[in-house]
Amino acid sequence: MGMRIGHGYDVHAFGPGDVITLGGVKIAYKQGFVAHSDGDVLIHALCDALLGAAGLGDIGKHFPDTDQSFENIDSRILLRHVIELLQKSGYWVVNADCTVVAQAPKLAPFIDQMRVVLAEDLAVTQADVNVKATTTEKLGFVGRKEGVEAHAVVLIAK
Ligand SMILES: Nc1ccn([C@@H]2O[C@H](COP(=O)(O)O)[C@@H](O)[C@H]2O)c(=O)n1
Ligand SMILES: C[C@@]1(CO)OP(=O)(O)OP(=O)(O)OC[C@H]1O
Repeated sequence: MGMRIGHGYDVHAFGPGDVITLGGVKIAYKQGFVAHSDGDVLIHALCDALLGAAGLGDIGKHFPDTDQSFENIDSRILLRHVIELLQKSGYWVVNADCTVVAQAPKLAPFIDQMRVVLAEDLAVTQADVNVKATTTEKLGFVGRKEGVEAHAVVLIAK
């Protein structure tokens, strides 16, 4: 069995709005994300990890932010497309581990919902998708609540 590992990282700044989408879950907040898509930084990191593991480049290569068709797009559509690309290459996802770095809002109440959503799109069980949250103890741009970053590591096999 051929196994490959991939890593993804993304950042989105807070901006106008009253809801953020993370891991496909809509969370009421005093701001939104600045992005061409829905700004789901967690799903973007996951897409990059999956594409990286398969040697297929990155999210910007497959879904350029100059393409109007991706404007305000639900990032779950992008994730499912990435999974289809991997499946065409004979890969399936073994597991994924993700970290959202956010000073606010408090994400713990939403983590289980994110795992349900992501497991569905990745075609794995919830036990195979872990999502963690951490602050930066008020340090840096995350600590100043200017934006959110996400990291993802995935293992794929064929
Ligand atoms: N946006 C966040 C950040 C963190 N959490 C939870 O709080 C725990 C402690 O975070 P520290 O940064 O102080 O280590 C963390 O383990 C998460 O469970 C959160 O819910 N939302
Ligand atoms: C998702 C895409 C495409 O809508 O746009 P953004 O939402 O701006 O996200 P980013 O992670 O900066 O880059 C990938 C993009 O091409």
